[in-house]
Formats: sequence, C-alpha cells, structure tokens
Amino acid sequence: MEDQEYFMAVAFLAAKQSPDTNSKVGACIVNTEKKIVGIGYNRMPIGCPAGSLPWARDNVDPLNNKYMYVCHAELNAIMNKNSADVKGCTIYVSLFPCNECTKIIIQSGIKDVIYLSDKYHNKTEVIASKRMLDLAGIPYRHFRPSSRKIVIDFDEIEPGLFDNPPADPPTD
Ligand SMILES: O=c1ccn([C@H]2C[C@H](O)[C@@H](COP(=O)(O)O)O2)c(=O)[nH]1
Ligand SMILES: [Zn+2]
Repeated sequence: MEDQEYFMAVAFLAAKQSPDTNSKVGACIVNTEKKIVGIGYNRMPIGCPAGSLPWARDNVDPLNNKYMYVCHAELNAIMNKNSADVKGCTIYVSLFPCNECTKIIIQSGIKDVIYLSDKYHNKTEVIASKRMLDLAGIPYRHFRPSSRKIVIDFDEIEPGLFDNPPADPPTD
C-alpha cells in the first residue's frame, strides 16, 4: 500500500468510530518522518453523555441541531496529538475541512492538506477554507484511492484462528 493510501485509510478507519450517522469524518496527522502524531473523528465533547446532545441537522432551533456541539475530526486529531506540536505536518482528511477547522489547521502549523471528499464544495464554509489556505500558502490536494475498498482481514495473520480459538487459560 502506498503511504498516502495508508494514511487516508487510517483517517477512514477513525471516521468509522464517529457517532454521526450522516457524515462520519476522520483525520490523521502525519509528521515529516511519516509518523502518525494524531488521529480524530467527529464526536460530541468528552464528558457529554451519549444522547444528551442532539444529532439533528435541520431543526428550526439551532440549539437542537448537532452543529452547535459536535467537535470536528480535525480539531480532535490536533487535540489528540502525541507530539509537542504539529508544525510542518500533513493532515489527511476524509472530508474537506470547514472554515473553523481550517483556522485551527493554519494556526497549528500544519503545512499540507490531503482530502478525499469535497461534497460541500459549494458551501460558504469550504469556499472560505480554500480562500484562507490559498492565502496562507498551504496546498490542498485531492486524494484518489487506487481501489474502492481496503479489506481488514483479522484472519490474515494467523489463518484459522477464528475457526479454532485457543482455549481460555485455567482460572485456578
Ligand atoms: O471540517 C469538518 C466539517 C464537518 N465535520 C463534521 C461535523 C458534522 O458532524 C459532520 C457534518 O454533518 P452534515 O450532516 O454532513 O452536515 O461533519 C468535521 O468533522 N470536520
Ligand atoms: Zn470543521
């Protein structure tokens, strides 16, 4: 697997964890040594119990929509970083970053954005993102995967493991 495909696949794997049923978004930050330094997906803030905040999109009252509350994948990836900072890093994102994420990306020193979906390219948030990235001299590149699917096969490393699971160790 190519490096870019691997890092985008990590972003997509993270996205699968998102509780958002409409748009699951993942982000993976990679440093210049090709090491992953942060991963995130869109979710409600830590400590807010599941179900306590709305996942609606178009309620007339904005307080009843998810947008007021959800922490975006890019924000979480940066907050989850396991390095001192993310200066000079590349961020792989499953969806083009919104304007708020773009501000954080720029301010954190990330130098490259690689995205897959640009489904909201007509939205003002994304148009503003591109404007800021252009001004800041941060390139954004569309990633085209070489295949539609990457299969994770838990049986691959030790074929048959799931057919004959090892016995549990004695408890005494
Ligand atoms: O930069 C972004 C933009 C959006 N997200 C998240 C926020 C929401 O959970 C979804 C978008 O929901 P829609 O139902 O598609 O409007 O995506 C993000 O993580 N990063
Ligand atoms: Zn965002």
